[in-house]
Amino acid sequence: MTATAALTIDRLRVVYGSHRALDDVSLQVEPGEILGILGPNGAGKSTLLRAITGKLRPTSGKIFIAGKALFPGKAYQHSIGFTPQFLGLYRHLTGRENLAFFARCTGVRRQQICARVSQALEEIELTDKADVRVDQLSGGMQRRLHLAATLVSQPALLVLDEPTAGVDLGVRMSIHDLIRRRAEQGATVVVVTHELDEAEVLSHRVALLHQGQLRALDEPQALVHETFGNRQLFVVRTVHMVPPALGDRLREIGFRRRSDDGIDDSNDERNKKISEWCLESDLPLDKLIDHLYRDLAGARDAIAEVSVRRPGLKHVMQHVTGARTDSVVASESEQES
Ligand SMILES: Nc1ncnc2c1ncn2[C@@H]1O[C@H](COP(=O)(O)OP(=O)(O)OP(=O)(O)O)[C@@H](O)[C@H]1O
Repeated sequence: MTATAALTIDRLRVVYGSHRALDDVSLQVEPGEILGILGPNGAGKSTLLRAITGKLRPTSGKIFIAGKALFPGKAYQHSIGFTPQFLGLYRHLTGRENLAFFARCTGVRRQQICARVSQALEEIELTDKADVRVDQLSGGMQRRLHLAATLVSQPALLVLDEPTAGVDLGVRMSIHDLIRRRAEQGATVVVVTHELDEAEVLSHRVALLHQGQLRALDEPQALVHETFGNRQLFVVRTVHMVPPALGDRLREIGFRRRSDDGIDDSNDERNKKISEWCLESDLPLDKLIDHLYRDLAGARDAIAEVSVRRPGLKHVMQHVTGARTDSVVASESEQES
């Protein structure tokens, strides 16, 4: 345990009935750090956030905020800002009125409220819409305002539950900028997200939860490297009726087949079915292509596409949760095709 940690979670356990929602979770977050919390549904993410924000009494274990023990139920609104997943704004009030209300609730001094609200509106670039009722703002504007309701009290610890749920790329980027700026100013951010690409670009470190346990904790690129080393993910798409010589060659290299009813642009009915073959390997691409195509003669025409991609957090997550990487890679190419 470092004395300087903004947040320390020490052997936290939460049991609901006979179910362990969190099982001996320990981690620390430093001031100015953005920690992404990842995990499949039911992994224990919301339970962890509820414990950190003092809304839930853990079965055992302790939480320290800036070195001080957290007592569940005590009001921490000055030091902990929580943005829940679902919008909690008063729709019949304006953005300015909403922020002033949340500033008052979180203990901002009366004479500071006006300046804090203006500053928060400026930060989320909604100054020109400050006096528009919330129900007349777009979804993206409401999402930014929802986050500003937490930022207005300038808490040292920001706890965010899916802050970009349902927004377009532009709003997502501006919310990321907002979070990064607060972290650069010294705030500590704990953010739950289901978007693994988002976690990869936004978080300094990520914590992967699975079945209530902390399965991995590190910088995103370090986790990818620890899991995959120099291995990359190769996908070969072939016609469904794959010639035996090609099938043998793919298996010999180590590819696993995953069939589906993909569509290609050929008019030949027999070719309308596509098969996908996936491989995790540290072979360089040119070597793999050379090996794949060598002496294949006519069978090489059955190869529709060869692609390679770097593994990312989503592939690490699949390793951690026990799913096979090749099925993830294949389902990604389905989405792209
Ligand atoms: N109040 C409760 N009583 C009983 N069981 C609960 C309660 N809250 C959560 N659980 C269970 O604890 C486990 C963890 O739930 P939690 O909501 O923390 O997961 P999560 O990772 O946030 O999931 P999601 O991504 O679906 O929001 C789940 O199995 C859930 O059913």
